[in-house]
Amino acid sequence: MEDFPCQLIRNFSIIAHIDHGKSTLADSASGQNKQVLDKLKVERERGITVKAQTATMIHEFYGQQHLLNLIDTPGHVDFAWEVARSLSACQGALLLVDATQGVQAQSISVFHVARERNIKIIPVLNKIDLPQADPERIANQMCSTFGLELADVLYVSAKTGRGVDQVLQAIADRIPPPKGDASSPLKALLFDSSYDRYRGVISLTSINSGVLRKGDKIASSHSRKRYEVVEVGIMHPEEVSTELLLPGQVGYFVCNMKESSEAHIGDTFYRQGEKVEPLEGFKPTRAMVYAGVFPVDSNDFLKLEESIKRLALTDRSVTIQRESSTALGQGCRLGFLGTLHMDVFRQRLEDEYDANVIITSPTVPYKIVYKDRVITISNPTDFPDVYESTHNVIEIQEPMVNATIIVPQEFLGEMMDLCSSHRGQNMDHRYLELAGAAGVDTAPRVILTAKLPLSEVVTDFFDSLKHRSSGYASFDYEDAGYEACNMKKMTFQLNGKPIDALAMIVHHSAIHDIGKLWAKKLKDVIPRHLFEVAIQAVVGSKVVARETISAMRKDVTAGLYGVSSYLSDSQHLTRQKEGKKKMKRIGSIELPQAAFFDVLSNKTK
Ligand SMILES: Nc1nc2c(ncn2[C@@H]2O[C@H](COP(=O)(O)OP(=O)(O)OP(=O)(O)O)[C@@H](O)[C@H]2O)c(=O)[nH]1
Repeated sequence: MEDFPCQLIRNFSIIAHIDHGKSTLADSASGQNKQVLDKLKVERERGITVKAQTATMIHEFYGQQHLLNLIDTPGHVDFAWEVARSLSACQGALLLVDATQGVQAQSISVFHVARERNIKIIPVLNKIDLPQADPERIANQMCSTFGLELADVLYVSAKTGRGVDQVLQAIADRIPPPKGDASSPLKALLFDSSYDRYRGVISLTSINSGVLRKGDKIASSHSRKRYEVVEVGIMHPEEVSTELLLPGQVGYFVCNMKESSEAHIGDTFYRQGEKVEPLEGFKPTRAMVYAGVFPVDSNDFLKLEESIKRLALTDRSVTIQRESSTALGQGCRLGFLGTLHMDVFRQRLEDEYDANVIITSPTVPYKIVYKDRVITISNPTDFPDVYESTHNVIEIQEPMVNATIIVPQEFLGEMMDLCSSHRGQNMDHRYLELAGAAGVDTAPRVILTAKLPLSEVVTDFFDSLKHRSSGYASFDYEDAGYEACNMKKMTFQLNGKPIDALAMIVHHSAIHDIGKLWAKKLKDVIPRHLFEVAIQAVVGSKVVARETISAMRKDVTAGLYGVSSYLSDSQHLTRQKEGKKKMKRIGSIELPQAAFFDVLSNKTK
């Protein structure tokens, strides 16, 4: 590593809209032909990158070996925080745009994240091998959207490798080397971490100044805890240990850190006895979507909790709290960055930990403004039942987002309609390119902006957006603070007994529709009993929807119970026990746990 002083190092990221080819370009630049950078199974299956991965490559320019550190970034809106975090270790970024699709909603949002960090941006057009690619037009579009120079645009096919050498050359020529002084005290920024069963926490670091060596005694600025470095190295792209890491270099270190919580993202490590001014850290992640996660079989709670904790070690943006529900037993309340993040986490739990889970409907955090205080709640159970005139509640506020939708002109009406039906405000639109510039065959595209309640975005918004634009719309959003709202808590009762796990917060205009929909869903999954079962959707003290399951006739059960006489006593007992484990009792009504799974995973639609 001593052969690579700062001026021979380039730290860069690739930023792009989802599917524009980041991982493919990363693989082809690092000389790999399979997707090594996308390591998680769910990422391979869904073709998305969830967790930023780091890889170091060695390339020769001007007769000298250079160290290129690529920090891969995820492309989805939910993971904007990961993008910002990855960029903090970079001096430049390749802004990749698909030459068949053009600038999309996330191209714009990731561009802004990079601009804010003031790093060098290299515009790259990808997929020029495809017959439908229109590089010239898209290059113009990119330059006018981002205020870049046409002469700076590079044209590549990450798939065939065409143009990739020019990209590497541009990285060497245009991105400034990191600054850093080897003789100054050590400042190592921790920007990511992972967990290894045998070695404990593995910290990804970028060395700001000083030298990090194996055997060094270091300390955390955040916790003041002391550690000894047992291993340092680079990601090549798997871990390769080295003797040391120099300023500007990006790599990993292992110290005697046992708990992942000790690896505080954004922390600065220094040499013991050489305390330094810590580097600017990161804004902590804010969970925006919460849901309860319960085991399908309530006996599996401890195992589930353990799996969730382990998984959260590789995904630090998830928040975890224990939660218990009379209907679903023990579980955890998890906070996610968005709904895709939630789905990915759930799928990883199932794939990697073989967990069978029930996830409650997602809730956004609401602010309850009392006369003398404001509290934020993330569980519908904590939402006041009635708040007008009681409880001293002044108002309820909900999180808002500024949404950007890019869509061919012909779908503009559909998209405006979609936004209005999701309580959109301040709608505005403009054309992405000048009239005529798009050519005869290509419909001009429009950028539609609107302010939407986050709670509307976390439900079926994205699916409807794709559906109603025949898949052409791209969508992104950013935080837009809180606004007063008229939300109500809706609960569902079976013969008067509430099912806590199904409580939800609903906009007053949607109360009847949602009440009806869910009462119907419940009717479909609740087995008949010997007595009538009333399903009621309740808001405050008002029943807003009702379904009834009529009683089962006595003689129908006679045959059923008759079966038991063929079983031995012990067989009978085990069967009963097995059955009981999976049943939940709401008052005198027995409900299979699986019914919750069906209702909450929309299996009943
Ligand atoms: N024809 C062609 N296909 C490409 C090229 N680059 C990428 N692709 C394909 O485009 C799809 C998306 O590429 P990825 O590299 O997975 O995209 P990504 O940007 O990493 O996606 P996320 O990480 O999920 O945001 C894959 O099917 C690639 O094979 C290219 O230059 N030409």
